Amino acid sequence: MTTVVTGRPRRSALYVPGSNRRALEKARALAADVLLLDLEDAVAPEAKTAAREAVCVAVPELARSGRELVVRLNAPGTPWYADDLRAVARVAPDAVLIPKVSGPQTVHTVERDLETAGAPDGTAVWALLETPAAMFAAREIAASSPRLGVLVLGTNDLANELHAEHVPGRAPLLAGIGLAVLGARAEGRVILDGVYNDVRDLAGFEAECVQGRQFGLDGKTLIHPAQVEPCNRVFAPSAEQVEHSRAVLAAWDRAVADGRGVATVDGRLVENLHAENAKRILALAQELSGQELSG
Ligand SMILES: CC(C)(COP(=O)(O)OP(=O)(O)OC[C@H]1O[C@@H](n2cnc3c(N)ncnc32)[C@H](O)[C@@H]1OP(=O)(O)O)[C@@H](O)C(=O)NCCC(=O)NCCSC(=O)C[C@H](O)C(=O)O
Ligand SMILES: [Mg+2]
Repeated sequence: MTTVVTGRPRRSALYVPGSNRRALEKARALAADVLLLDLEDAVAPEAKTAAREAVCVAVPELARSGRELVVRLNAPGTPWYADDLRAVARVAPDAVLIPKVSGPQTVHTVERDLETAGAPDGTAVWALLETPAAMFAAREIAASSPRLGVLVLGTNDLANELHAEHVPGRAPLLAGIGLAVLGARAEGRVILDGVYNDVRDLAGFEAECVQGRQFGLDGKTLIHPAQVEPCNRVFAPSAEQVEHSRAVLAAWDRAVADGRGVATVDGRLVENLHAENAKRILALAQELSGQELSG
């Protein structure tokens, strides 16, 4: 399988610390496609219980906004995991994001625990890939379960485990990112990029969004409200892309009607794969324009 069903847009996925009341309130008005309500690394150990309670109150309130709501739990094996899972299963966000997933077994554990806790079947499991082992196991993780929704890159932990430095262009991380994208796409999964840590450097952030899009990632995870607008812009199809995609589809339809297997647009070859890609871009553009009209 090589194509990905577009589904809901996931251009931007903002981490919102569960322990930060102001950020939870502010998130209501932010235009991120996905809110990742965080119980893990953004929350200090002594604040875990209060953060869990605050997130369980916030989920039903934020659900009214129509955004995709995901709660990042503490990982299986930590002292907080069981309580996080039981509490979050009751409020039924769209998905739970599991940190430090390095193989399919962790997905199976969480899946079983969600069922035991009575979570609705619709609660998906998202996997955070942030270890060297996870990059090598990306395809197995992507194929681990029908409940597995989205793969998310954790480039901070990955850099840390690699003893790598954060540098413009991310050369030390590109092998891992490439493996993860290959694994995700081989199984037709959506995959989101890691975070950009300097919240004041919006030019550097935008350059990294463009790099992620060029790699084929569907969107990016974010840590600050200022990153939402540039991220949504970069990961949305541009007007030129939409126009070109329409031309590709029109040329392809004419070729099919004439019994030909190839066409050209502006002198460039168009085959079935280009038509499929054009359909994906137009479906995403359509989804976003519908969202903007109804929002
Ligand atoms: C990075 C921050 C600590 C900066 O916070 P702050 O100094 O408060 O920023 P500002 O004063 O500029 O904030 C302006 C207003 O925006 C609100 N705000 C800030 N961040 C968020 C947010 N994430 N969601 C919602 N609202 C937010 C502030 O409250 C201000 O509001 P107002 O008072 O009305 O002006 C902070 O941004 C932050 O904590 N970000 C999240 C950090 C985080 O989630 N880290 C963990 C995940 S990243 C990761 O590591 C992924 C993976 O695991 C890996 O390994 O790579
Ligand atoms: Mg991490």
